[in-house]
Amino acid sequence: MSPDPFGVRLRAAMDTHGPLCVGIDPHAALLRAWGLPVDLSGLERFAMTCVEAFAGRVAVVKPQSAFFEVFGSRGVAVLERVLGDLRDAGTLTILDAKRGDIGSTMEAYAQAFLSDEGPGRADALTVSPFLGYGSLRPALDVAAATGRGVFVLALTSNPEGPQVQHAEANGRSVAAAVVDGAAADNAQAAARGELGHVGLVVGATVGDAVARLGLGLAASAAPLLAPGLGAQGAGPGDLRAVFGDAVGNVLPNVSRSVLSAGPSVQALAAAAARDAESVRAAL
Ligand SMILES: O=c1ccn([C@@H]2O[C@H](COP(=O)(O)O)[C@@H](O)[C@H]2O)c(=O)[nH]1
Repeated sequence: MSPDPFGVRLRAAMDTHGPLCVGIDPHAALLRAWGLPVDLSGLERFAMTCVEAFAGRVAVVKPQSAFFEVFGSRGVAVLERVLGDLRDAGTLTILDAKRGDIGSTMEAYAQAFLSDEGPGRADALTVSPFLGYGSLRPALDVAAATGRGVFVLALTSNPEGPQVQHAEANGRSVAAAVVDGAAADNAQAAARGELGHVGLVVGATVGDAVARLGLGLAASAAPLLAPGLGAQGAGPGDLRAVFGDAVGNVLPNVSRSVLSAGPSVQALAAAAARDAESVRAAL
């Protein structure tokens, strides 16, 4: 039996747990703050504590690949265990690895992270469109076929993003062209009134850029992963102004601000529950 499409599974998880994605970002500073060594054993303890705290309690968990890769192949093995344990618990995952390459190489990334056999498979993968939206086609197609999703960088939360993402070609900003691509791929889901399998990353820190660039976020039916809350300065109160009529499709992400509540499992779970409630109230 084929799985429900990613957008349907994501909407159900957001309705059940509140629209919040919690990151697993094992920064060296957080390992130290938790009293853990900055080595493979510390990484493993940190990551498994997060799994215990968040599995079954939040809509989505987003491991940040970089903090596992920094420990080499054994760090990547910990990441694969995190993804497997969350999958077994029925908690959706977004692997934040921001892959992007020419189409023939993208095919291998799609098999690694979005196929049913992929060792690093997650429910969704972050991807970079700056080799051209069309270069992502293998990932978009494998995701659609396996009931998984992708989140394409559109307006990132960092201050350097506008230099590239606001730039115009043929009277359209780069970000608007990315949104147009997602809207075309999500057209069938949009017609059914569902979220599509092609999400977008739009930072909660981008101010009035969504309105100023005329991005048709609501019409794109794209789930909108919104990093930038907490450590990067945005708050739940910013979401309505940033996202306007697309606010119902927003999945805010918090990483450091929740993780700093550790190492107690109960304190981590309580911090995530508090943030889920604040964003639910704000949206
Ligand atoms: O535009 C983007 C895209 C991705 N991220 C990632 O989200 C988290 C944010 O962590 P905080 O600790 O809540 O700041 C992190 O993994 C980033 O790599 C982003 O911040 N902005």
